[in-house]
Amino acid sequence: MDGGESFLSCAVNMEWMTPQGSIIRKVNYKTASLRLIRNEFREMYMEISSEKNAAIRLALKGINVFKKFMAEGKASIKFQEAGCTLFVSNAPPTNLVSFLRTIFVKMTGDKEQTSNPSKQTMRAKLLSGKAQSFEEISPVTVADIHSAKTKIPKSSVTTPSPPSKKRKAEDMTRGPAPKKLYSPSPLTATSSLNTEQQRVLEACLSGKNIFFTGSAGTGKSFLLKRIVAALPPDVTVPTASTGVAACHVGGTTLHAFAGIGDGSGSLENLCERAMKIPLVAQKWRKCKHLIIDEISMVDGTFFEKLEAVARYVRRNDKPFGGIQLILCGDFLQLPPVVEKGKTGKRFCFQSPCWDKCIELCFELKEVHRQKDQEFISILNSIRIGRVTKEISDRLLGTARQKIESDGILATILCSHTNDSKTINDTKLKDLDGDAKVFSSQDSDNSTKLLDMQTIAPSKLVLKVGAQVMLLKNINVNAGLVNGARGVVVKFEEGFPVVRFKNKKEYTARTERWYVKNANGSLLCRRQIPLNLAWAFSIHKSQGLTLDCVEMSLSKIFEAGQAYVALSRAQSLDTLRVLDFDSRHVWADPGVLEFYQKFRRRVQQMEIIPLGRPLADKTNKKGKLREILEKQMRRK
Ligand SMILES: Nc1ncnc2c1ncn2[C@@H]1O[C@H](COP(=O)(O)OP(=O)(O)OP(=O)(O)O)[C@@H](O)[C@H]1O
Ligand SMILES: [Mg+2]
Repeated sequence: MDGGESFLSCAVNMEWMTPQGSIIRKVNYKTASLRLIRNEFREMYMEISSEKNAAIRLALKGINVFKKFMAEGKASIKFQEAGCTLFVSNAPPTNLVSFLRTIFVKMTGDKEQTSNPSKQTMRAKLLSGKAQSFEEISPVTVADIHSAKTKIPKSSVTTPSPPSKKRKAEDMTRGPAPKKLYSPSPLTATSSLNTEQQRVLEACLSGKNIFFTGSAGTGKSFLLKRIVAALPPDVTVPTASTGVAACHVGGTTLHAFAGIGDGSGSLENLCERAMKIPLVAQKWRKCKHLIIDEISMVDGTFFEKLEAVARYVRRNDKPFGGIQLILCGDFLQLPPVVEKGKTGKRFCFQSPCWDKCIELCFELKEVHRQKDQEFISILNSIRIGRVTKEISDRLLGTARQKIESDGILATILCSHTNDSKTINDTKLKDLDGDAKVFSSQDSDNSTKLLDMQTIAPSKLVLKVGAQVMLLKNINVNAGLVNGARGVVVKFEEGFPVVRFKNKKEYTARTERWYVKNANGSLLCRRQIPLNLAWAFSIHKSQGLTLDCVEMSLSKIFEAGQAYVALSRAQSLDTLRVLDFDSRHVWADPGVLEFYQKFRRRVQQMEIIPLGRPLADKTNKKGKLREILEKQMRRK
């Protein structure tokens, strides 16, 4: 378990006020360090320091913490005694949660001790002879947390929640709901990363440019969300090549961020265009960490142009203008969609700037999506285009198996988007009963953008009997997760009631999706978290985990497309392959070659033991790693 941090790096604004409410002093540090310390009487203080200014110390007594926007790296702390309010921003959300948790846990412990006067007097006596001094507070122990959780009323360090109606209105403009300090969210549930994922996270925090890959379901996107939460939000841009994938990691599409349209035209024009639009140039200059999921679908020429635009706009000759790149994806899944007649580099790694940009590479090996070893090895074979007779037979053997249960039909994965649309429209029309229309409520004039960037449709038509898919994690423990399959059984108070595969019933009420627009402000879509699920295109399914799928692979037209379709399933028992021919399965030869070289590079890196800070030049192993990385870069 994460022990809690006593140090935080962030931006701060501080305001001192008179009891009447007039401001008497203001302090503003763009980069500040907050430290939790104790004096000789074991009283807790927060020390706020910046590079050029003397440290300010405030007693942590009678404080109020407002943590509603922790997920965005923001919080405020009111120090009642000092009459000062500290506004924290741009803090890595995971660190902020951990820091606030430490305050909460330690203050709780202190309150208990104060209520035991004999202990306090003893300590005071023992310590009274010492000179005035401050020391770091000790790390939070599991026992500390347990005691804080069980003994102290929740209200002691909390944000008062506004009444629900007011909250709804605020959410449309202000952002996601508050995160609880102990809720299992990407912010707090850091412990579930496995060793290989943890190693990538460490590397990302060292500031190096990273590419990590791995077969479908190895937790690349899962890890990416943790990486995003561990970086300062104001300067971190999470993106993905497609809208669905971007939604999956809580970001925008790479195209929407880049602000250079589809990247067509000369580089000079694109650079000028990016410079001319102030909001675009500003975004590029502000960004310090650019994160891209599903990198396999980013066109190599576009990537190359982006790299040059970044250098130009930021007036910095380092690769990508000095922005830290964190890229992830699997090149053996879907390639970029290249318009007919268009030539150019296909994959990002085929661009000469790839090697200049990427400093460290990792491959995740443990598959989390599937548990069954037989299915995992079939998928691994298919991934590299190798199909044996046994594999064909095993997959064809699923053609007649019954995977429907309780009226929930399998989702048909189609190679062409139009096919999936036709199937959904026809099946809905065929159902008896009244159709109910759910129209989304969107932030002003943003419907088009939200259509591209969120998974939720602007118009959803449902009937009793409609096959649907859940578009949000509603309750992970109850299996109500993104991609879960169900059927509409009735409408109650105007909302659809859905029965899921695990027999759980859930009334789908309005949920919210947020995306950032060009100037960084949040846009919101409110809609029922469902979509029709008789059919889905394979391209739209990339990145998703689906629980009951059927596919016909005869119209496959891309390398990796069959692999993407098959690897969405969680097991052979929840999969039906209607037709299968080894000719439908192939891997791009250029990608296979790339992975051969890639493995050699990764193997060299693995000589160095796990768990060492990569950029730590003060220890010998850190130095060794630096030297090895330099050698690899030269190669
Ligand atoms: N460390 C982990 N512990 C538990 N579950 C995990 C872990 N990592 C990933 N998962 C789960 O495994 C499933 C697949 O993860 P994810 O979608 O991130 O894989 P991916 O590598 O991005 O796959 P794809 O290549 O298909 O996009 C998800 O349900 C995710 O929650
Ligand atoms: Mg993914």
